[in-house]
Amino acid sequence: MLEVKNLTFQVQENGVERSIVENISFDVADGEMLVITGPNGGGKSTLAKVLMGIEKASAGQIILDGEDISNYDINHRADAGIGYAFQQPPRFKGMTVMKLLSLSAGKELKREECCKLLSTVGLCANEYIEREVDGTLSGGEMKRLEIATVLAKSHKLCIFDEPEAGIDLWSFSMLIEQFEKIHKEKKESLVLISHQERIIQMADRIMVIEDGKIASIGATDEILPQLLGKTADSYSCLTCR
Ligand SMILES: Nc1ncnc2c1ncn2[C@@H]1O[C@H](COP(=O)(O)OP(=O)(O)OP(=O)(O)O)[C@@H](O)[C@H]1O
Repeated sequence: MLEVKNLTFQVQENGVERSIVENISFDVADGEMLVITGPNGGGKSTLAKVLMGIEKASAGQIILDGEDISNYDINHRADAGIGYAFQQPPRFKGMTVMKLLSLSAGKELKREECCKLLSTVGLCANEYIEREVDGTLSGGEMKRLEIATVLAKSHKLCIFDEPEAGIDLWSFSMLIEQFEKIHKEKKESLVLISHQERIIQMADRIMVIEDGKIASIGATDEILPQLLGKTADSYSCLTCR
């Protein structure tokens, strides 16, 4: 379903090129759940943004269901079947929750459909449906709404960047149920960036990104014990070791 070949993303820093993501290759099978984890600043969100076309790859290839989407922009990749939930969701002043959900679904949603979506992420529909997606929503409310926008439509591949961040325990349990449901149905592939053990252990495979590269990738029962056994020292700055 998704094939990523030699993906690199570089930035210019003081006239020198720095690789944030370096020569990364992996694939995601139909219906598979891949969890990407690893130390802060390792390059996980950047990799996700490059997959979604928010950042442009410096090199490499992205193939979705046999279609080379490497040169597609973000809209074109969304049309090709990728859904994406930001680590820090953007706000849209002047737009209501109902309008945002309809835009995300790609069709005018009925009030009951919006209510259903909102309740899957633990938001009480009556309280939120007419609200503006602006700075008056809390970080956790925004995060849950963002996840609802991805759930509003079916995709070939959904990418969720730290879906757990800022979410209360009750909503977190509902979220886990949603991921389990998607995973069980096997209709969509999932790439979840997470530091949360409960999410990581749901994965079919885990990919650890460290310093812009794949530190390890493999089945969950192989990689998770390694992660749990890692000490803070083993994550320390490479140049300080
Ligand atoms: N456009 C950019 N220009 C310069 N540096 C960047 C750019 N984008 C990302 N970085 C840097 O690249 C590194 C990787 O960032 P990224 O957000 O991808 O890490 P992450 O693994 O998602 O971290 P976290 O777990 O903290 O969310 C960081 O040091 C970040 O500051």
